[in-house]
Amino acid sequence: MSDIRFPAHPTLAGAVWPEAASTRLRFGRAALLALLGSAVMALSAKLSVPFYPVPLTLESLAVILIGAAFGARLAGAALVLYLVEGALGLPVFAGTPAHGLGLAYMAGPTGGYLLGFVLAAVVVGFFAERGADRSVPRLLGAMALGHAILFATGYAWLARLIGPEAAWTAGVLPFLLGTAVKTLLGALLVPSVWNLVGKRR
Ligand SMILES: O=C(O)CCCC[C@@H]1SC[C@@H]2NC(=O)N[C@@H]21
Repeated sequence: MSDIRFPAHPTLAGAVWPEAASTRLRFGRAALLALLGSAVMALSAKLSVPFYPVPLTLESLAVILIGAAFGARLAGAALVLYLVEGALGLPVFAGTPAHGLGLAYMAGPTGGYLLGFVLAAVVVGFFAERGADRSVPRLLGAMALGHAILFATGYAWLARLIGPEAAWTAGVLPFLLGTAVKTLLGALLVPSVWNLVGKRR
């Protein structure tokens, strides 16, 4: 009989810290990893160049790495937790507290990216769980797709606020080169870590 809890391709998180059999331990592990993921997001938001209305940050790199290392469900949980922390008023987003806090900040220019982070992490995690995290070209594709998703939601939301042309100029164009570099970096890093983990076992 197959066990749906242990996929054919365990994630990096699963290889480094395997799931326990007991429900309580599994829940504790998931909660700690989700907290860790949300802390990495908050840190990556603060490593930023404060352009306005859309800052340059390391958040999208963190999103694709969390997706690839955690898998879909855990990455989704970490990113939802990140948004909940922000919605509750913690200064975890790039422009907080200078440009507001909580739901008011999330309804601002970068709200679409924040939503896209959750979707992108889940999509990258989906492909990682199917083995893409072991292959540079496959992970490159998954991470490029994740980036396309978060830019689509980010652009769509920003365009409603400032118009399609201004949204393209302020929210997409300045980030294209950096996004290509982040995608390449993510796709090279995760399979390399897998190689190290594999050699230690
Ligand atoms: O307010 C936030 O914390 C979210 C900022 C979103 C910044 C977006 S993510 C994609 C693109 N790449 C960047 O470096 N900045 C924008």
